Amino acid sequence: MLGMSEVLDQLYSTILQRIREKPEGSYTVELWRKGKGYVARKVGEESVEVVVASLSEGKERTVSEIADLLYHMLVLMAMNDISPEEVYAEIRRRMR
Ligand SMILES: N=c1c2ncn([C@@H]3O[C@H](COP(=O)(O)OP(=O)(O)OP(=O)(O)O)[C@@H](O)[C@H]3O)c2ncn1[C@@H]1O[C@H](COP(=O)(O)O)[C@@H](O)[C@H]1O
Repeated sequence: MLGMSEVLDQLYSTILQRIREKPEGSYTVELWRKGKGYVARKVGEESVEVVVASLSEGKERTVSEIADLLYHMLVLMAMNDISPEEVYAEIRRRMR
C-alpha cells in the first residue's frame, strides 16, 4: 500500500499533467481556467466542510471532506508553483 506522501505525489503529478495537456472533461482544467482566486476560495470552502463534518457528520463524511480539501489544496499548490516536496521540507525543518 502507498503511504500518504506517495499518494499525494501521484495525485499532484496527475494534476500537473492535466494542467499541461488540458484534456476534455477534466475538473482540474475547469478549476485552472477559473483562476487562483476561485481555487483559493474552494480551499476555504472545503476547509469549512472539514470543520463541520468533523464536529457533526461522522468519520466517513469527514474523511471524504478531507480528501476533497487535499485535492483542492494540491491544485492551489500547482497553480502557485509549489511542489509537495517543498511542503515536506518545511514540515521536516520544523520537526523536533
Ligand atoms: N481527487 C480528485 C477530486 N477530489 C474532489 N474532486 C472534485 O471536487 C469537487 C468537489 O467539490 P464540490 O462538491 O464543491 O463540487 P462542485 O459543486 O462540482 O464544484 P463548484 O461548482 O462549486 O466548483 C467534485 O466535483 C469532485 O469531483 C476531485 N476531482 C478530481 N480528483 C482527482 O484528480 C485527478 C484529475 O482529475 P480530472 O482533472 O477530473 O481528470 C484524478 O486523479 C481524479 O481522481
